[in-house]
Parts: sequence; structure tokens; C-alpha cells
Amino acid sequence: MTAQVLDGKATAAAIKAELAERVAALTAAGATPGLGTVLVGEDPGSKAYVAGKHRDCAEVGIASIREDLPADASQADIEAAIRRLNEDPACTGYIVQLPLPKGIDVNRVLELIDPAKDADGLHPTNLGRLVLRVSEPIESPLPCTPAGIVELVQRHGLSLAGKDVVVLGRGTTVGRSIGLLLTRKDINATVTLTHTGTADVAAHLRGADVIVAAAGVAHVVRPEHVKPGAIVLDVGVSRTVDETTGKARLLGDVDPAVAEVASWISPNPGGVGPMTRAMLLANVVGMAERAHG
Ligand SMILES: Nc1nc2c(c(=O)[nH]1)N[C@@H](CN(C=O)c1ccc(C(=O)N[C@@H](CCC(=O)O)C(=O)O)cc1)CN2
Repeated sequence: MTAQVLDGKATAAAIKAELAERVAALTAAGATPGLGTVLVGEDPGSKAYVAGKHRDCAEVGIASIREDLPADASQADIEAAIRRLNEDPACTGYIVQLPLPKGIDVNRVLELIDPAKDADGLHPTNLGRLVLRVSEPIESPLPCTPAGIVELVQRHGLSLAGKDVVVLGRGTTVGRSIGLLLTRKDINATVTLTHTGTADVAAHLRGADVIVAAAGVAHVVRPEHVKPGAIVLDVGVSRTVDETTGKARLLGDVDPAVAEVASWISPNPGGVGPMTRAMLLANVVGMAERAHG
């Protein structure tokens, strides 16, 4: 068996085209949405992701606001940037690019974001709404990668209802929150979160109908871990340098040989990453529409 591809690049392009129409309507009504970003330091991955977010904004007509701070920015410097964006009427929503440099209290930073401007859906108020609302529609922003995974799967005609989903990794942007989304009644999956303290990760993976690999460990999910016919979403990224060419290389959490066992697989790059960016734009557009009534 060779798995079919969950094409995040094409799906994100279709979503961005839909969003561009909604942004045009907002702009015609004098309510152009604006996305802000807070980037601290020079991490090449974070810089590339933030640049990509602003490229996406330009593509769909969303205004861009940047707060770029040096690597030695203090907690107070970052909090001042947060306050500026909270108060900026041109900023519909914004994100703080993660990870932040060592020594910064990331939870304190996330908690200072105005929940009404939390474009990443990572503020405790918005995560709390996801906890409380198991079947009611959710108007608040959703965490972008989990929302992108749901959208990617559904737009390929697949359902997660009744499926056993095993998530690898308990990070802030994916692992901690994805179960809240996938166990809502409109999605109805059963979710197991595995992490570095799990006794037998491989046993969980082998039983999974769906694997969400978000550990950030290159090729950690191998064919022998995957049940034939499973759906595999490759989220984690490791940056390495190719020893022969000297060029930077991105490696996902999933060994490419898994494609011989799975029924569907998201490539990495080209899978969940572009969907994360598309869902960020969707959050901002949704926030602008709600604010505009
Ligand atoms: N505040 C946040 N920080 C981080 C998040 C997040 O959702 N919010 N997630 C990741 C990084 N991330 C978004 O910020 C992100 C990761 C990957 C991609 C992406 O499009 N990747 C491309 C490849 C890009 C490349 O060549 O470098 C792909 O998969 O095709 C977008 C966004 C951690 N931080």
C-alpha cells in the first residue's frame, strides 16, 4: 500500500482564497483586519515562520503589524510589546512566536494577551472555553495546528468520529490542546496523549487509527509503529544540515517509509505547516467579522 497524500499546501491555498473574499468584504466595510506578531531573537525557524505569516497576510489582504525584539529582550520589554498590541486598534489579533528565549516566563506572556486578540487561541480563557464547550459552537479562536489538522482531514473527505487517535508530544501548540478539539461532539474521536513519561509509546502507536506526531524528533515514527491503513499526521520538525551539500534540511517526525503502511499521510513540509498558517488567518478574519457584527 502507498498512502494517499493529505496535501496541506493545496488545501491551505484553497482556504486562503476563501478568506481573501471575506477580507475584501470587511475592507469594503472599512474594517480591514490586522495581524500582529511578536518575534524575539534570531532563531532561523521562528524568523521564517513569522515572515511566512506576513506573506500570507499580504496575499489575502490582511494588514501586518510587527514587533521584532532582540534576543536579549527582557520580560519587561516583551510585556511592553504585548501592551502595545493590546491597545492598538489596527491590530485585530496577534501572536507571540514560540519558543521564547530561555529565562522568559512564557505562561506569563501568554496570559497578558487580551483574550479577544489571541490569534493563536493559546490564552487560558480561550483554551478554557474549549474545555467547557463540548458541543456548542465555539466563537473564540482555536489553536491553529489542531484546527489545521481537523480541517486538513475533513477537506480530504475523512472523518475522525469513532477513531482512536494517538498524539505524540505534549507541547503547548499541539499536544496539550488537540484532545480538547478532537473529543468535541462534532468530531467525536477518542484521544490518547503520549509523551516522554509514557511507559510504552510504541504499543500505543501500533493500536492507533490516527497518529498525530508532534514530538520534534526526526523520523521517530517508523513503519513498525503504524497499524496498516492508519492515518498519519506529521507535525514535528527538526532542522539539520545536510552533510554532503551543507544545506539546511527539514525532517519530520515520520519516517518516509511509513507511507508504505499508512492509508493517508501528511507530508512534511507541505502538510500541517501550511494549514497552521491558514488557520491563523482564519482566526483573525473570524475575530474581525465578529467585531464588525
Ligand atoms: N505562536 C506560535 N508559535 C509556534 C506555533 C504556533 O502555532 N504559534 N507553531 C510552530 C511554528 N509554526 C507557526 O508558528 C509553523 C510551523 C511550520 C509552518 C510551515 O508552513 N512549514 C512549512 C515549511 C517551512 C520551512 O520551509 O521552513 C511546511 O510545513 O510546509 C508554519 C508555521 C511553533 N511555534
